[in-house]
Amino acid sequence: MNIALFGYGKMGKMIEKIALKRNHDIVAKIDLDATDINFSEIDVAIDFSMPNAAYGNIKNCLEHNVPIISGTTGWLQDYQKAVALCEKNNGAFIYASNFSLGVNLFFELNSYLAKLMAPQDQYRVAMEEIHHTQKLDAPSGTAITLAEGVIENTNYTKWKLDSAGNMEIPITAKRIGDTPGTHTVTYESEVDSIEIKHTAHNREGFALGAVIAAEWIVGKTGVFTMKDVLNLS
Ligand SMILES: NC(=O)C1=CN([C@@H]2O[C@H](COP(=O)(O)OP(=O)(O)OC[C@H]3O[C@@H](n4cnc5c(N)ncnc54)[C@H](OP(=O)(O)O)[C@@H]3O)[C@@H](O)[C@H]2O)C=CC1
Ligand SMILES: O=C(O)C1=N[C@H](C(=O)O)C[C@H](O)C1
Repeated sequence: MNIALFGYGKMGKMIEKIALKRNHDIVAKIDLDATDINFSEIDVAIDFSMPNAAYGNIKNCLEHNVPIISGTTGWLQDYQKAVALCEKNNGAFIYASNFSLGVNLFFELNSYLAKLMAPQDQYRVAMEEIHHTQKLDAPSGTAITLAEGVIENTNYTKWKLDSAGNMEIPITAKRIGDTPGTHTVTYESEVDSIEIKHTAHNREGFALGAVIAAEWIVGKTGVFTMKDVLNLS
């Protein structure tokens, strides 16, 4: 498969390594607003760029009929526009806040736990995410997806960074060293705590998931999620 990488930073480089091992070719590495991209040679594009660049990259690919996988976080105010554009162009598009198998299993566990906790109003939920100091957005996309999983299954209504009001989920974002990504969901009562935690040891899981999603989407049309790719529930 001929893959184009939009964003050739920490993730772009890790994806290149894994894609080459899986016998794919990297035909473009795009780090800025490039104008001379040869879309006709690209089978699928993978975007791990920056919050202010992701939507433009996705739009460019969809308008050139190139399937696009995006893992960039912090651009979700434009997500519905990307969905509409994909449908209009009969294209193919996946966004995931986290492409690792482990975190996608963790999302399922989080939803299941939220369902169990919904009637237990002696517990209050809180979330913490820890990432490296170069991360631009907070809270992480993964923490937002976890909060959405709780909101869908309980009476919580929204999430907030740091402090939160009644029926709001507080998310604490910490930036420490080179941390690849650690997410904790805690339910706390007067007498005990219940905690679930996912710790990424490196970026390989994110990158492998993105390449698997790219392999999966070629030949399909529509807007998909990692649940579709991994065949989860
Ligand atoms: N969904 C997931 O599983 C994961 C998501 N992420 C997300 O992926 C994104 C990238 O992460 P990471 O690789 O660590 O970040 P980096 O900062 O290491 O890399 C981002 C790259 O994007 C480049 N860039 C800037 N503008 C554009 C543009 N217009 N088009 C294409 N590329 C551009 C930057 O180039 P330059 O340096 O020259 O500005 C840089 O090389 C972040 O949003 C992060 O949150 C990260 C890990 C997993
Ligand atoms: O910026 C990162 O590094 C990561 N970003 C994603 C997020 O915002 O959730 C996924 C992962 O945690 C690493």
